[in-house]
Amino acid sequence: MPRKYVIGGNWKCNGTVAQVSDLVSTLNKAGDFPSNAEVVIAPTFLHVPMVKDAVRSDVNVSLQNCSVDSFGAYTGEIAPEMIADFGLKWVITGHSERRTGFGGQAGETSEIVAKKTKKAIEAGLTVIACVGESLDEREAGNTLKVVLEEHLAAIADALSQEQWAKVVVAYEPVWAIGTGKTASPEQAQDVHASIRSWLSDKVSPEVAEATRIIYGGSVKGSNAGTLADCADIDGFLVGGASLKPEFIDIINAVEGK
Ligand SMILES: O=C[C@H](O)COP(=O)(O)O
Repeated sequence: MPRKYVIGGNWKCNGTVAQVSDLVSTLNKAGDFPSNAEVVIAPTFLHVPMVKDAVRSDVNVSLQNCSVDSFGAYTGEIAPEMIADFGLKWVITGHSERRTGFGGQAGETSEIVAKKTKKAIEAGLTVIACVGESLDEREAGNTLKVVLEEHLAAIADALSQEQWAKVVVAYEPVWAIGTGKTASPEQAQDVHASIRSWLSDKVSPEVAEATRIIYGGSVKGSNAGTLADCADIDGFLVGGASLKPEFIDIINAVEGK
């Protein structure tokens, strides 16, 4: 069975109430989406309720992160069970901005990302689990070591084979995020093919065949179609361009592929 493309929009820490309303209205007025596209948007925690209430029913609303723990004394956190209870089905884990840390906060280790991924799946969510190397790691020839042996292996160690049905892997080379520098279709396809082959060896050929592997890093309306033509690229996780009407062009770029 062909894999359905996942087109994700990660809004990160962006949007006023007015801007979020505009974005939702742009999506709502966009006409039919390609039948081979599953659209997911991830507003901030604060904007999730308004987006969930207002957005068209064929757009899934995701959170950008979840707690590694369940309900309890964890100030500022959102438990995976709470997300499911609220009626949402998707969450992003392991985004590089969370792995690296920011504002003086420590980043998340691969073990924490794996634990969150597992907890979220156990709560009934589908997870967009992000992996990807930094520029230094790529230049040192360590791309696959980081992506496969560090990021993906930690997740695979935590999950049962069945749980992979609830995972979308997002390959996001850190050097291409928000920089305007997109990995070339060849560079992205190479890593995606390696991820699929690794999944085949370490998890199972069935899981490798079924798992959607999406690309993130300066995806735009102008490059989405070419990236989507690559055999192992099953969609996108879009940052900056998901905050613009251009996101509709990115969704429509998979039409007929
Ligand atoms: O989650 C999305 C990625 O970080 C890509 O962001 P970008 O499209 O702004 O490069």
